[in-house]
Amino acid sequence: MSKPAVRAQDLLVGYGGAPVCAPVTFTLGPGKAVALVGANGSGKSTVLRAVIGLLEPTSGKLQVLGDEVDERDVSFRRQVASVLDDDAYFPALTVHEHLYLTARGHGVLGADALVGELLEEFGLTEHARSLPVALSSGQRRRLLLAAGFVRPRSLLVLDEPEQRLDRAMRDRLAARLVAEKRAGGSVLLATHDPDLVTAVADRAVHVADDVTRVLAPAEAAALISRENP
Ligand SMILES: Nc1ncnc2c1ncn2[C@@H]1O[C@H](COP(=O)(O)OP(=O)(O)OP(=O)(O)O)[C@@H](O)[C@H]1O
Repeated sequence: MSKPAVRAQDLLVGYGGAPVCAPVTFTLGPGKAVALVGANGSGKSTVLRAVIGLLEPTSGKLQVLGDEVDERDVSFRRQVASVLDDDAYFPALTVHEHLYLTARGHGVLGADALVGELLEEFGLTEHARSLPVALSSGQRRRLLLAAGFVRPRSLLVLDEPEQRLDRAMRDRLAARLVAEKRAGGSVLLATHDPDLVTAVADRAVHVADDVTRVLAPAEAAALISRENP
């Protein structure tokens, strides 16, 4: 049987030894999606940073694809693709160059065809030769998401992927993530979008100060809607 994509047990994360939220416990299996939900500043991104190896956990257990997290390991980086930061693009590369370089850097064969498909899917074909500075903020967001999907992966980690996407693109993203799961990939996302939780997540984790709880997607979606009336 395949190993869980993520296994977090009493995982405590924070900065300078001070935790930002209560300990987190969840398991993300192959072909499944877990959504981290919670208020601004509750600690969702910090949990994601620990999962992709940008932050050492304060305490607890964390395994990704059955191993300790080591982002310096090329095999880790070829199995774990993430889209976290808003400005993680090369300002002097065009949209096409950014995607092509990312694909080739991660050893993707047939990068040209894949880049062409993603440009189409993310509505960027006519901007393929544009620099990021010439894109709208939503188009730059699409570029960053496409750069996640151009990478090889069995785990995809996304921080609020819905940000600045219009409704049609959000729906397309949800469909893409469902297809990702169907193909056996795992998805860990932090989100404030109840529709994305309902469409994609198999389970949600409510990240908070006092206690973190595992919720059904419908409960999590209702909680987000209550927090953002
Ligand atoms: N580099 C950092 N150093 C110190 N504290 C930080 C750092 N980054 C974030 N924090 C703090 O950690 C807490 C959790 O932040 P985090 O970004 O994980 O929240 P979040 O749940 O992702 O929030 P949002 O929904 O607003 O994106 C916040 O109080 C934030 O101020």
